[in-house]
Amino acid sequence: MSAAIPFPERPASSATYRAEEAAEAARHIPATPEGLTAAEAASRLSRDGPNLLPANQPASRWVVVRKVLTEPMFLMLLTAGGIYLVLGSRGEALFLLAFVLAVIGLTLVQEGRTQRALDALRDLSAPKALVQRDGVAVRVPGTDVVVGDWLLLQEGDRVAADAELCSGSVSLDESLLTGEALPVEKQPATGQPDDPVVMVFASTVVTRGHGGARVTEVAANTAVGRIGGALNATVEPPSQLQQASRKLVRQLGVVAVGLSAALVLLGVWWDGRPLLDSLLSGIALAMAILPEEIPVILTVFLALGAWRLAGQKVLTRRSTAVEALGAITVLAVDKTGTLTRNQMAVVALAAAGEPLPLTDGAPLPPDLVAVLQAAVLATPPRPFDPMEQALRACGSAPAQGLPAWVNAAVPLHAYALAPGLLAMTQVHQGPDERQWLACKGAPEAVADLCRLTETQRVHLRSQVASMAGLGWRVLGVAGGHWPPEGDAASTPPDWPAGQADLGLSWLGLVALADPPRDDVPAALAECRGAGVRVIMLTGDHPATASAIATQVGLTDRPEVLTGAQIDTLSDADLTTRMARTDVCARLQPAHKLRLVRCLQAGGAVVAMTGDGVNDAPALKAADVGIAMGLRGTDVAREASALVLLDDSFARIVAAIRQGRRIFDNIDKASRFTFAVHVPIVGLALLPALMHWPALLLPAHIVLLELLIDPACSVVFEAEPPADGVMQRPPRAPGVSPFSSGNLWAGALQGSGLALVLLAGFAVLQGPLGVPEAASRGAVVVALLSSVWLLVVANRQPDRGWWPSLRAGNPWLWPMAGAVAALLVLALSVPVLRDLLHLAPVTPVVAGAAALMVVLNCFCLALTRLWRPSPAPAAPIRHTVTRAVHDAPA
Ligand SMILES: Nc1ncnc2c1ncn2[C@@H]1O[C@H](COP(=O)(O)OP(=O)(O)OP(=O)(O)O)[C@@H](O)[C@H]1O
Ligand SMILES: [Cu+]
Repeated sequence: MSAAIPFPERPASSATYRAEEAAEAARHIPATPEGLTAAEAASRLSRDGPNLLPANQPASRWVVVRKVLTEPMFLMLLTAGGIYLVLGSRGEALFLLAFVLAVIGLTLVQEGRTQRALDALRDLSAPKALVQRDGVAVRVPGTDVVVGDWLLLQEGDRVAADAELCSGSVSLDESLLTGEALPVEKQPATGQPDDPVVMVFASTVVTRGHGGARVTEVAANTAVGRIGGALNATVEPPSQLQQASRKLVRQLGVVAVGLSAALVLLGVWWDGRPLLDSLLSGIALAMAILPEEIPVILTVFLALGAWRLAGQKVLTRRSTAVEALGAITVLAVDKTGTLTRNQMAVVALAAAGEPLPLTDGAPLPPDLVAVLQAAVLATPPRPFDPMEQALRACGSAPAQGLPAWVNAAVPLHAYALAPGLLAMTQVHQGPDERQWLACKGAPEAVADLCRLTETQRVHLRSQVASMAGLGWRVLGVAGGHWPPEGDAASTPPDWPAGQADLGLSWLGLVALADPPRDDVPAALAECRGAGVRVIMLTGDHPATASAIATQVGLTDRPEVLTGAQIDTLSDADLTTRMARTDVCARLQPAHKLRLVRCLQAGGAVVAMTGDGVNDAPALKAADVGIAMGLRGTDVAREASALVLLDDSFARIVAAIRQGRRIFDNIDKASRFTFAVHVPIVGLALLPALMHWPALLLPAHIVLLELLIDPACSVVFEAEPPADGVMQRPPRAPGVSPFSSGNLWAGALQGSGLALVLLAGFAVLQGPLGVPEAASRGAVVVALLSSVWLLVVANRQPDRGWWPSLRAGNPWLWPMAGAVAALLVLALSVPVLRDLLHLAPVTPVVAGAAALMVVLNCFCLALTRLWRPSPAPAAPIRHTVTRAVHDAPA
């Protein structure tokens, strides 16, 4: 295994001039382990920019500001302010412009909050690099690595930048670049003139060894940057919710423009009002209709949801995953590390006879020493895999009596594990001058390599079944010498290409235990209650898989589907089989992809966990791909929507709960938004049609918006989950907060309020003869208070008024305080009062306002009787759930 895999050592194409120059500069830095000084690194960082691939660049400040400036709401405010200036009402104009600033401020704060949440997530998921600065090794964010840095490579690291290997010896997984699964061994160049520079490339993974390397290229100039730039350019398609919200906003936007244009024309031609005056009412109406809160709700709720999930050790890589989480119907999990602790220990050995449990201190019989010795010799010297670590640990325990050379041996050659052949063999130079072969793997695979007879296999199968039935992982072990015959004196022939030609002989079985995680049974029960079906997808033996599944309470149905069986089934048959199978074993990564597709074809919304490089396609295909932060590969992480920072299954269930809460809150906030706009529209439109004095002016609407925006994005965002959130089935895929059902429910609430307020205004103006400004005052007081009532009414529609009024949401009462403060200011500060065209409060006005608030309460109580059920389950979900829980085993 030399660096024989063809990969351009210094790819020259498309390198920019700057990159060439930087690399040239780096070549002149002496290769001392001193590294750069911190000051030099900082100056290079500011000169060259962060070590980020193009697709990972964060959005600039400008984008945010530009977004605010092109917001229709903002443009309308500016226009209204301009018209007031033309009309000579400088006070009104300044008032609106002040609000413009407030709106910009609020938006920037909001964007900042969202952006901070996203940045924090990015920081959490950003890889770190070990570099030498001022002569000491420090861990810095991978983005801070600069050309000329002295990079320290360690087993398990992902290389942060393209670098010239200068010391040590490393084995690298370059599969991301070359597609080659086998690690590539690399040593620094000897320095001979014709010996090319040896490079390590950004994004490849150090699988073994240590080294020092000098960075020559960063960011987009690295080899991966040049292919990755193109790969990452694909934009994530908008999610269902985003599409639905955009459609709705577009439609309502058209309605707003149409109605306001009609209002302006009516005003000018029918009423003979001045054009600018009419334009103001038109703008007021458009501002009232425009549901600009909806897109804000979506972004803010999803981003802050992702932020809250990070607090629960679930990292969100795609914010739309938060939306899908609440709809998950099937959760497909792997076994090791997710359901079990991934803390393996050798518990038993078996040769021909009964398995012997390992007890401390008891010496092993010779045939079992041979089994353990071969198992250790078939394991790399400093392994990553916890199973192999367990084998090494067991072999080095003095009680087992293995010869000293076994634990120190470094393999001459290794045959790697492959999806098609679950066995690996290592070749060692033995103490007797002969080459020793040691093989371990899935028992059936090793049996094939040893060409066991059918009688031997029958015996083996029953042996394996009895051990695996205890939930143990069972490995077959074989040994031999190379060449199979011949003496030590002659030079051995070349090793064959495949393990099958090594002439291995069967030795026995090793069993490893990996206890289930303590929190799994409770989390599984919660899933079941929530109508989420959990299935296990594993590469392990069927008996082991089904034993663990039973132990943790994942299933009580014994049926196990194996990868080999799946290969014989058609897609339709597989879909029906999956309706009653909870455990799939001996799967290869390709099977996982097919299973995900079949489950989706059966109507399921699938979340899947995975950790290997090969799991990436299935993780991408799943509705929510979930990777493991601790043991997962970076490739799996990059393919996933979520990353579990501590690999724990219970976190997924917590995430589902969060996802449901967030979806519910989007639902509530949207209903509130629909509801609150109806009275505003009514109060802006009707008086104009009825030839009444104008009731709501642009300033009032701005005042209301100032209240409505935070109500949506702060109060509803902080709404806690409903009590039964995990006791109801997942929402059906089509259900949307922007559906007509929700829209009408909100419109009904809003219409009630509008009727009361309009009637109140009519009565105050007509029979009671209250002056215009005073009547308007009463209506504005009632309207602002009713905004808060609407929040209360939509918080927990399943519960009564009292629970909705009591705590649970830290922002509910502060909002009531804000409403009160706003009203007191508007009515008592003369300047504000004049600008808002209000009059000082009289007892009649106060009484009328109070009466309207009470009537509004009644209206809301009435509309509560009719509302869409929170998240109705589609028929398909019921059949799936029923099939899972009631079908005969
Ligand atoms: N390092 C190894 N040496 C020998 N055999 C191995 C090794 N790793 C895995 N195997 C064999 O391959 C089988 C599948 O292993 P793999 O790691 O693919 O399972 P998996 O799908 O990751 O399992 P799980 O779902 O439990 O995480 C194992 O049951 C074992 O028989
Ligand atoms: Cu609005």
